[in-house]
Amino acid sequence: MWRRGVSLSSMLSSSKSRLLNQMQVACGFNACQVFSTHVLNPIVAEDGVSGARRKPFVTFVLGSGPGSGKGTQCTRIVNTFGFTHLSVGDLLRKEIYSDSENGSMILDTIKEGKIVPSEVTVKLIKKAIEASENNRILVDGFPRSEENRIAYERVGGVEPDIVLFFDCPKEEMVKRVLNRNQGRIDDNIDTVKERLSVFEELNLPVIKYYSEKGILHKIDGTGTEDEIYERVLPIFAALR
Ligand SMILES: Nc1ncnc2c1ncn2[C@@H]1O[C@H](COP(=O)(O)OP(=O)(O)O)[C@@H](O)[C@H]1O
Ligand SMILES: O=c1ccn([C@@H]2O[C@H](COP(=O)(O)OP(=O)(O)O)[C@@H](O)[C@H]2O)c(=O)[nH]1
Ligand SMILES: [Mg+2]
Repeated sequence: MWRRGVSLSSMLSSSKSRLLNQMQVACGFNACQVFSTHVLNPIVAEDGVSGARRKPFVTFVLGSGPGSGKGTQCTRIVNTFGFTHLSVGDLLRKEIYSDSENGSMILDTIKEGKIVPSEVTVKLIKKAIEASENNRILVDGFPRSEENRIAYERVGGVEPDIVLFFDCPKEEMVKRVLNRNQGRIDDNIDTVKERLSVFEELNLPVIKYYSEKGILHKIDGTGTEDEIYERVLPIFAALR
């Protein structure tokens, strides 16, 4: 269930409210419209002990394509730093097998290497974050397009705190995916080619956006899993 938003007035100190009122009068715009993405329907998680609502520390985990090592490194981050790992691909795959009305559409979309509509994905992510009792969340494999990103911000009212980007050459990613051996319908050469082209067209602008915001951590995704994790560790060390 979607939770109610926090009122603007409770979010702002009285001096900020006064300033906003002055801006409204001077510019003729509605302060609620300007700030609405930050206060409407914020994504919050339940505190398992007190039941209180709070905004978790959210890390988006992206890569230069399928097989860049997102899931593998997420598992390690979970083990060391106690994050909850939300693989958006896994959330979608679960939907396929859960009799959901969107199941066959999701199956077809994944098979073709395309992107599932934001409306479906964002709802699943929001529900999973809200159900989590953890204050640290890894969202793996999302957003895959600017439209995804904007939909999440609009619905959740927040941006991620940081974004990881695993950068790996195409040949290496293709080799890893074709050896992944998890029985996935999209781990074949045709779908992988499509996913790589979808990455360049739709995912790259998202990477650029977060880079310009100064919250992107680009990580060399080549070498052994251990070597890559050594590059990840310092990013989270300050959180311990
Ligand atoms: N550094 C690495 N070197 C070799 N194989 C790797 C490495 N990291 C991950 N793999 C393997 O490559 C495949 C894809 O990794 P995965 O973490 O699922 O990538 P992604 O989630 O980005 O698609 C998996 O079979 C995984 O075990
Ligand atoms: O936000 C998302 C995440 C995944 N997918 C779909 O799910 C597939 C598998 O995603 P996953 O992250 O599991 O693949 P990975 O990159 O880890 O191989 C993608 O190709 C898309 O078709 C999507 O549409 N939106
Ligand atoms: Mg993955």
